[in-house]
Amino acid sequence: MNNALDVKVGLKTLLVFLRPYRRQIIFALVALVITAGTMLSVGKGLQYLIDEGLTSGSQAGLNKALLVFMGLVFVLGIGSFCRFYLVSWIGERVVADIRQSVFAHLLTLSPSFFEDNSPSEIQSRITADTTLLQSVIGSSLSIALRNSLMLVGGIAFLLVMHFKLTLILLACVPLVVVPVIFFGRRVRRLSRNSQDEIANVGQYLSQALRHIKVVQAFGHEDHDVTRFSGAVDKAFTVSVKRIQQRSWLTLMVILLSMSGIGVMLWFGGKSVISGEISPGDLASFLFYSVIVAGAVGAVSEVMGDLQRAAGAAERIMELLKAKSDIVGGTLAYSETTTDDQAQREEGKVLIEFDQLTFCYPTRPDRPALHQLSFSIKQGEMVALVGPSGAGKSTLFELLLRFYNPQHGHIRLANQDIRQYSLSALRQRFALVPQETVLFDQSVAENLGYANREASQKAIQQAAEQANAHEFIVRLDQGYDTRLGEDGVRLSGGQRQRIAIARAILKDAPILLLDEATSALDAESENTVQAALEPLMKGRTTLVIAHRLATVLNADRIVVMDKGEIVDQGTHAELLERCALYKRLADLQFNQAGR
Ligand SMILES: Nc1ncnc2c1ncn2[C@@H]1O[C@H](COP(=O)(O)OP(=O)(O)OP(=O)(O)O)[C@@H](O)[C@H]1O
Repeated sequence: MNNALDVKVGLKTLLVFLRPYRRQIIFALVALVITAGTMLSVGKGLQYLIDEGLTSGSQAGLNKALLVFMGLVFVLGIGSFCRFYLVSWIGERVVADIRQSVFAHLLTLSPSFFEDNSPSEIQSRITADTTLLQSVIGSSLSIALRNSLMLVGGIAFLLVMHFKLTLILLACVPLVVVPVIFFGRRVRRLSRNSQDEIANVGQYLSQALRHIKVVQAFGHEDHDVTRFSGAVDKAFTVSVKRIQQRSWLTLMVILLSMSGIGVMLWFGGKSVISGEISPGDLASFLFYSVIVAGAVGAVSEVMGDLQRAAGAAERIMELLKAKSDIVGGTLAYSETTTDDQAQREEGKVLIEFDQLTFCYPTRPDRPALHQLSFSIKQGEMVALVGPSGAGKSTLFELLLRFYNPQHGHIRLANQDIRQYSLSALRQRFALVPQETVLFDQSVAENLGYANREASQKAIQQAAEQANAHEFIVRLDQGYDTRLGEDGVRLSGGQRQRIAIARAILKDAPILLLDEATSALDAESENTVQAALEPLMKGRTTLVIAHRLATVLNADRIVVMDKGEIVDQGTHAELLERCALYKRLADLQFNQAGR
């Protein structure tokens, strides 16, 4: 994509977000024009002060000149206050709006989007790119506008005051500005590199600290220290290069600008001596020269920022424009409740998988499910059994519409699930996942995740049913105990019981249980099993059975392998006729008996 297009797209994005704050922008612009104008008038004030006050030797003139000067300074102060406040406010507000809408949009995207785009990359777009935008809207843009005004105004004043001297000055400007821009660009590029290096160091650090137990268990400390030192040294080397360029830049700026002023003083001084201009004229001429030079420097300095911000805005736009490949239908939950009531009768088909074929987007040539068909009746408890990778969890993901199948249909209460709105569909399921995800919030908030409206009492009841209440009240602050990041303070079995309590609170008609027993000992297994029983009562349940003990209670067992159904029936039937099932059962029961 070329640069011009970047800028256009970026600006378009910004305009959308700036539009609601038109009023503030107009006020900010007025303040900006007033401050730039006042700043320019200060030069004239200076001239007045010198010529009317100092040179003329009149005390009254001096008083008046000082009064005018102070008046200008006062207006400049108030104007700058308003401009700074408004412009920074707009920057912060717009960026807050962008962050909110990007986050809200991201949450609507399907999981496959996050497989193609890494969450850490997206996170950096939301934080780093928006911070850049904030600094541009909240400062660089206003610097650019203010200095452009001062540049034009300053040159106009200079031309009126002394045409010839101004032409000499303008001829000198490139001599100062070109080297400054050249070094400035290098400094900026190097400071970007140095930021990248620091980000790498930060990433390394957080990874090592987050997985401290693994680092220590494998005795990796020395190796990590060496690698970390390497990363830190690399960041240092890049920084030194930046510092060198920066030092050159400072030298250049001082040498060139001061020499320029010297030359001007010489030419101007000659004109004062010959009586062509007054000392006040010379002072204000110098003042405007400095303003013009400063404005050129400032504008060229922020041009790079503006371009980078356009790139940042474009990357944010990309996120906002990303479309989810999962689009919900229009059927709402209430519209289907009549169907649902009809379905309530036990024995009617509730869920139907019809010739389902599905490949994950990242593996388009390897079907995770292949022409799979079976159905589940209202109130039935169906167990899915099969070796790892058979496609059991994939079925859950398709049911919840995290992905669309390439072929075939899934019907729920006689309707293709694509007909339902996503929220109506997902409301029907309560999922107890293999890995319980806990947020860094209190236990009560973690439980209430399933149902934001749930009262404290309902939360406690659910915890009691899930056999979780007992361990929760033993925590430091009971239900108010904060679970650390990833819920590190809870054991595997405890986490699972939290997940079950969540499912109870969700109170959905269909249960999806992805059993996780590998982390549990026999006792916790029993507690978890006991917690599940009240949950399953009266609901249609689809359970991925890693341990076949659950299967014994199932109405039907579906045996899967390599994305296909191998057989289905009861435990006894399958033991007799299904070799794969028999092998799995033998493995587990023999192991259990050992
Ligand atoms: N997000 C994904 N992207 C690509 N391939 C995936 C993804 N998730 C699962 N797979 C692949 O799809 C196949 C089916 O996986 P699935 O998780 O459904 O198996 P499973 O029967 O639930 O296994 P397990 O019992 O180990 O949980 C596997 O080959 C797996 O590697």
